[in-house]
Amino acid sequence: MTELFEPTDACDHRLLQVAHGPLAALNAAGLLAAGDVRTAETVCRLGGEPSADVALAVALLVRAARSGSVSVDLADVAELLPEHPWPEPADWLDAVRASRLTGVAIRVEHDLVYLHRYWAEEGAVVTDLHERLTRTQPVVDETRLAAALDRLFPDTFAEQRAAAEESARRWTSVITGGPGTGKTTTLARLLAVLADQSHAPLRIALAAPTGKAAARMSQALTAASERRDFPESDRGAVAGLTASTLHRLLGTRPDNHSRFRHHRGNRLPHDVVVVDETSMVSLSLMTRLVEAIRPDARLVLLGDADQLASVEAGAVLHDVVEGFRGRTPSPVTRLETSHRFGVEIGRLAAAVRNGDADEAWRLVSSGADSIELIDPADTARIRDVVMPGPRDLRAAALTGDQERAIRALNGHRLLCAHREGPFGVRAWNEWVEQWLRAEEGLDWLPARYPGQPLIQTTNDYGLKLWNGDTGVVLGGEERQAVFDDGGTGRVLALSRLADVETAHALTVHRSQGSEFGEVTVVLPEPDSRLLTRQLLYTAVTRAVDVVRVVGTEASVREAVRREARRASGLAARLAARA
Ligand SMILES: Nc1ncnc2c1ncn2[C@@H]1O[C@H](COP(=O)(O)OP(=O)(O)OP(=O)(O)O)[C@@H](O)[C@H]1O
Repeated sequence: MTELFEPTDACDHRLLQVAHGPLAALNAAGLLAAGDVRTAETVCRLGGEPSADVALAVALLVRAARSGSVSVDLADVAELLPEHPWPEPADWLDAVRASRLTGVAIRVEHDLVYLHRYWAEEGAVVTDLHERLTRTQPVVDETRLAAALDRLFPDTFAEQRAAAEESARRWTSVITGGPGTGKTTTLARLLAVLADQSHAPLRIALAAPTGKAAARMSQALTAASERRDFPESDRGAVAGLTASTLHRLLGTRPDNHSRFRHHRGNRLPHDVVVVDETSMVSLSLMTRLVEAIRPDARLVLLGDADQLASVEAGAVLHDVVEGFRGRTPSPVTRLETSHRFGVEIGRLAAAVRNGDADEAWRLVSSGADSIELIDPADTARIRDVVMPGPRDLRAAALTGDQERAIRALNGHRLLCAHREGPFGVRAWNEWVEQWLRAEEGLDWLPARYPGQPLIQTTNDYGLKLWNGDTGVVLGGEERQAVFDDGGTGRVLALSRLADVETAHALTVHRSQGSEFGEVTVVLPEPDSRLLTRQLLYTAVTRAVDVVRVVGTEASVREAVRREARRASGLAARLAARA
């Protein structure tokens, strides 16, 4: 696997322009970016640290944070570039331990090396969660609890009932499960159980890491409480609840991006705080959240621990699930049964999740109705499967049929690992537009054209349009687009849309939290750093009816084999406190 960058030319900003010193060789090899080297050199100079090996460790820490890890295991570093003459790991760790920087700028814990900030954040999460788990747990009215569970969880909801019961008994609980396993269903009914236990109206906060995930959480919760088998008498517990982003809940501050209005000295007023899509929450944000919750308020974390982790450093949900694995009783419950997609996609998702490459390959290549393997060289087949969606979008947009446009938008999506390159989003967007032009005999398409799918790339609080929201450009003189709002769509003038991109293809990262009738996932070459088990799992589980994999046997097997491991000591530190 390549973990190295490839300079575009001699002026690439990642290359040191004045290359000297022992770290220069690793910059030239594409392992350390210029910024990693300069930061390490500055830290060592300011801290009076002369050791080149310590400087190397600091540079690797800066690099690790860029790629999502909160710490570095010096014993694993040689894998990054086997031909490099690395220091002997035990001696290297001793040198770091003895460094003047250790205890100030860097830290060592469980044989992992950290930048001080991440070490402190990880420690704070461990301490806060440990305290929440070991203090006297909430008093439960057993008779009422049994009656509420019986009322809200009929026979076919046994798995979800067990999860809700565990949650009801604790200040902190984690409910993890793949798509459609009933996390929202459990939450809606759990909130009714908690309301039933409380003498006063509960103050409930619902939050998610992104605006789009928050909007989806609100819609899904309303839908779950409107199911016919949700007891009429319990609906009041959920009625009117809406979710916000975690940043909004904690209270953003104009003077500081990483601190919030609510913190240890000014806790949130809520009795219950629920976080959805927790896999996307970074370590820093989780630290700020856990410290801001009253010790006697409930915290419920929902999410799929097997999905891709946050864009920023940390893989908190995964680590919390791992860290509490051996604990009994455990605050973590896993929902296993999917109520959404077909048996085959469910089996494929499980094989990928479990790292069973033989079974995953067997299923991908089995010719099952809901799973198709496409040879990357078979452009004709790719075009056949990809183009019905864009054609449908264009026809709907040109006739002004907004509902059909939204349906088409969610009907199929092309997913890629990369943004750039032959397997990337940009290239595939261009392919689709080229095919559209060819079909319609057009020489060119304007920057905005009817049927063009759009994705919002920032949170626009004025328009109430969230990063990840999707829409379609409509035909007609008005120059408008309709955005998916979970209902019949919201129409907005194109002139108001500042931060949108074409979305025939999306990165798998961006597709998190969304689902489509059909998904075509383009796998990169086996040596791509982005080709991981979590990537394939996330892509496969976006599909409800059909998943198509454009790739080779080598890519499929490599994806399943390679776990996106983020170095972090959170799981070990939690387990050590258990
Ligand atoms: N026990 C059950 N029996 C039958 N249907 C169920 C059950 N639990 C959930 N469902 C249905 O399965 C679908 C998925 O449930 P839900 O939305 O709660 O899952 P989820 O885990 O929150 O999904 P995701 O996170 O992927 O949105 C919903 O249509 C829901 O009504």
